[in-house]
Amino acid sequence: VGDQTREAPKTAGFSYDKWEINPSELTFMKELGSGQFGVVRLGKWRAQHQVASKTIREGAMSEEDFIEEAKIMMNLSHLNLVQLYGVCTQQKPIYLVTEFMELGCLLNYLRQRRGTLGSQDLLGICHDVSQGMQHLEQNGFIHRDLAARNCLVNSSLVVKVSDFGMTRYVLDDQYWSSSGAKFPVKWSAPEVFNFCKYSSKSDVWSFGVLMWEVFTEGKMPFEHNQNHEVVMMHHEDVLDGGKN
Ligand SMILES: CN(C)c1ccc2c(c1)CCN(c1cccc(-c3cc(Nc4ccc(C(=O)N5CCOCC5)cn4)c(=O)n(C)c3)c1CO)C2=O
Repeated sequence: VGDQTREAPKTAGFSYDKWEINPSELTFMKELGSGQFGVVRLGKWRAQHQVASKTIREGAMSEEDFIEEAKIMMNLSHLNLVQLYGVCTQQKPIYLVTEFMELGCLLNYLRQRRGTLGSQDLLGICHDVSQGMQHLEQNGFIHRDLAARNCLVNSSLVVKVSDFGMTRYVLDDQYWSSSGAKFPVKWSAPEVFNFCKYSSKSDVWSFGVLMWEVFTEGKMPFEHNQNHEVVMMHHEDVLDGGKN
């Protein structure tokens, strides 16, 4: 089992209200980057456990809805899911505290190591993601934005699925409306970009695109096409019943 002093405890015993973390027990260190909700930092909980802390920028997230969901997300525990340890909601901005993944996002990992990964390594990456996604499906949980950019890699080279279900709390409509510039059309099943019909089946479509990203070691899918052209291509496939 991992070195106990470094492995933060799962969620039990992490805080008073089981999903609330006492911010005075957190210290922040280097910035890891920023995403849809704001800055993410490496942190320490009770001075020894490495964690990642995601600060939620004012107006970026529907916070009440998320806090309700956090209680459910904390119970999703699997080797291939980035663990949500808890939230700090007693002050503004609120922040989320999760497991820390030393090597960052899978997309950059693939690009940084292009040419050094064998097909067994690439298959192992896809297997890790499939195990995490199977756990989500078994718990009736839909990711809604599975892609290599939304998976993370730790120092043991284990790949974990991250930010599952978080699209539901994004307030930036460029991100979630299917005509929005940030909508992940190239990873979306036709029923998603046509009717926003999300399901574990649409997550399977995204997993297929993620496998393509892995085996091309981080290329952009449909790299010479814009989003609206990809929509038309899939539309043509549907019209001619996928014959060619
Ligand atoms: C709505 N959806 C789908 C969302 C919402 C928010 C986010 C995302 C999707 C995904 C992106 N994202 C985000 C943004 C910023 C950080 C993290 C992010 C980055 C981590 N780790 C690292 C580690 C190292 C490095 C690094 O600097 N390097 C450079 C040298 O070579 C090694 C790697 C970067 N990140 C990490 O552990 N977590 C939990 C989150 C994350 C992941 O969380 C978000 O915050």
